[in-house]
Amino acid sequence: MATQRFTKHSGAVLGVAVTMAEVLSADAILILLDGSTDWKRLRSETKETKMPILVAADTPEDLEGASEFGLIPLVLNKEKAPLLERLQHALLEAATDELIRTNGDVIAIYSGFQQGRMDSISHLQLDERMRRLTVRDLQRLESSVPLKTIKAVVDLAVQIGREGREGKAVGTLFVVGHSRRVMEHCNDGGLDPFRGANRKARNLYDRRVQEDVKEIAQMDGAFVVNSDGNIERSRQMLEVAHQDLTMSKGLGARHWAAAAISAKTKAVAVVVSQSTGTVRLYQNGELVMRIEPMDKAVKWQEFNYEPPAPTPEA
Ligand SMILES: Nc1ncnc2c1ncn2[C@@H]1O[C@H](COP(=O)(O)OP(=O)(O)OP(=O)(O)O)[C@@H](O)[C@H]1O
Repeated sequence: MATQRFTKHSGAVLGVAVTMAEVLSADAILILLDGSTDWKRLRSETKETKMPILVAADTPEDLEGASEFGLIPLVLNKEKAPLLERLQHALLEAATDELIRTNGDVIAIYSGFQQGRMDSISHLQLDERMRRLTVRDLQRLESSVPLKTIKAVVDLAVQIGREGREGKAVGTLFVVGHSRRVMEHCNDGGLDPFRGANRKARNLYDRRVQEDVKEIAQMDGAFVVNSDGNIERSRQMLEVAHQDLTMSKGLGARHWAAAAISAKTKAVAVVVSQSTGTVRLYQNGELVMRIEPMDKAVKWQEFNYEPPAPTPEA
């Protein structure tokens, strides 16, 4: 578990952030940490404000004990990610959990220049388009597939769409829920590494499994995920007719297959487009949600001191 010292300097920066947040009527203060810190001291420096204080770090262990002091922990699981991405992810998590409004304001404190030292404060305004990923939007799907599982798949799909793999754009397809019915319409598209693996090695909530999925996503075919988030199959070719469906121009076989399986079964299909990184959700044969890659979905003028991530090769 990493730690970050809470110093007199941290207290002073926090004090300024609290004043800023009050003056600007922000929704919350977000503290991005490089590890666990002195929660008691952090709380005592912010006791004057009733504003929610979100503390974000990479692992649940880093955040242990924070909630006992009325702080709201946010686990990032983004150890090696650049600052911009960690901040974006923290905001997205907070918006998804409805801790902040999706078009709200947040005062963020983070180590912008020196690791382990709270040296930067920013006033962040969330973009309207982040709304696409709120729980409320997912709830509107009225699916029999648990929201938690859909959200986990969507999170992973968004990551795949944004990051690709080893500099290359990756597209893939997840069919979530009602897996037994879904498998009736599947054929192996190649050797399936998940077949026969024990449950833990197939559960999407596990970070190692997420990495495996990113690797396998480079190959042809779909992932079949059950309602609990276990991967039942990967590299599956879906055999479903799509005569009665309509689809936006320019979308190819992967998207047709996604729409068709969602029409044929009660599963939700989550597609990552290789060409654009856009994630689309299909239900009952129709497009029900579209999520642009996160980097485009948030305006970050405040952060233009950081060079943009290299664009994947075409
Ligand atoms: N029936 C299917 N079941 C599962 N995967 C499929 C199916 N059809 C196509 N795919 C996958 O989609 C890949 C790309 O197909 P295509 O380019 O036509 O899709 P697309 O919808 O245009 O998606 P993208 O935007 O990612 O290119 C194929 O290489 C294959 O891996």
